Amino acid sequence: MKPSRLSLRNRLLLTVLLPVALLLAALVSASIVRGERMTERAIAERGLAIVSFLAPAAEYGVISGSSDIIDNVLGALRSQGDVAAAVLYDRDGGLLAQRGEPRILDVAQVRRTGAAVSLSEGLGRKGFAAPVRSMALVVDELNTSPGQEPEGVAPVGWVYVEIDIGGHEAERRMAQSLTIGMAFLTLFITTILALRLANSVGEPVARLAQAVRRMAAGELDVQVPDTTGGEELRALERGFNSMARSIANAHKNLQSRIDEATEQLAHQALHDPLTGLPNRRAFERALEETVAASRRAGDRGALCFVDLDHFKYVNDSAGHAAGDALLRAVADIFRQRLRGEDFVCRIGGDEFALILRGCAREDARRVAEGMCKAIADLRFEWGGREFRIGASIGFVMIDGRVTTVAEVLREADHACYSVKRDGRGQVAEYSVLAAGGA
Ligand SMILES: Nc1nc2c(ncn2[C@@H]2O[C@H](COP(=O)(O)OP(=O)(O)OP(=O)(O)O)[C@@H](O)[C@H]2O)c(=O)[nH]1
Repeated sequence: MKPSRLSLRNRLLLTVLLPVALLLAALVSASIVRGERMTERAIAERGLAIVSFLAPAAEYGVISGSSDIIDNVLGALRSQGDVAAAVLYDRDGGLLAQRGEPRILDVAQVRRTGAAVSLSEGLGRKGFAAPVRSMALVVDELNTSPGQEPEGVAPVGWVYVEIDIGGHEAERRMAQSLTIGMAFLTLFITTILALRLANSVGEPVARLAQAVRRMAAGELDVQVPDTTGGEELRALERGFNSMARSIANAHKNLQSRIDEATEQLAHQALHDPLTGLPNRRAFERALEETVAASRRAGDRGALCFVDLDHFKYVNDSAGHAAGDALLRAVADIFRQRLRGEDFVCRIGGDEFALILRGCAREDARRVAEGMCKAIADLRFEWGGREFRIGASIGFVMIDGRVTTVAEVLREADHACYSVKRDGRGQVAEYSVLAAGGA
């Protein structure tokens, strides 16, 4: 089905109001047409009844020519308020008596009538005529039954009556106005009820649709008021609110787990899982920053390479787990002895690097020697045995003399190598001369 562009509220209004409006229009039209017909028929029946009553009543007066009788007959019409005019003719069409002023009288037409008939209509009136016959002649000569027109017997006169149809028309118009008024009242009440229905259903549904759109756009804490009149819609609103709360909570939990996992990953990416110290990647970044700072602002610092001595022996004789524990113990020594601004990391195997920031050559040597002694003094116990190791430390000053990270690394490595070569367990600074001689 094609989706409608109209809102649910407007569709509900249309569904209720359109059929009602069409039905009322049809009812009003039918009622008006029927009212007109009934009025016409009522006027015709009344006019014909009056002339049918008048003709036999006037028979004797017409035949006798008695003006008293004729006046009496016409006088009987006084009580008929809608009879505007009445005229009595003799057999030759001569005027016998008249009451009121006829407006649409056509005498020739009246004289042609052989039975009670309705004639022309106009100027707010309708004319009726009936022949006056001698009942004695009719019964004797034609033997007609009552009510049957004795066509072969010549009338002895005619009666003509004009009915004022204004009153009947006014009544009809009044009835029409009433019908139209009732129709409008019905439409008005239906519109109010339809509006209430459309609002009570359409507005909550529109609010729900809007809330769903906001949720789809990422606004998860959206809620709708659950105070709608209808029980079913209220259940729907409560269901939506509880579903939205569940989704928001699930999203919050998921987000905090993602944040936790991201933090862990970020930590793992820059830390050594065994000792918890920063790893080689973190070291490279830190060294780049230190070298750049010395280049830029002349900051002084030192890089120390530490390679443990005879570590392999511990591994080989007490096992890898012992080696791991020893590496952790060495890491603790570094942590305890270094200042907050310094940096220590495990760059791999039994090798560590220290970046000492803002320190002079003598300070660097002192710190390195202190580390060397602390590691040499370490009594590592494992499996009831005690192990002693040492550390060979080579250092290089970062003081603007060397300008690249690669150069600093190479020189520190060279210094450490020279210590290993010269018997281990000592501290040596990189020397250009010694390196040249190596
Ligand atoms: N337990 C343990 N051993 C490691 C780890 N990484 C490297 N190793 C071992 O550390 C040792 C390092 O080798 P070397 O530096 O030659 O050993 P060393 O006995 O210290 O030798 P020197 O430096 O010449 O004194 C090797 O046996 C590696 O297998 C680790 O994460 N855990």
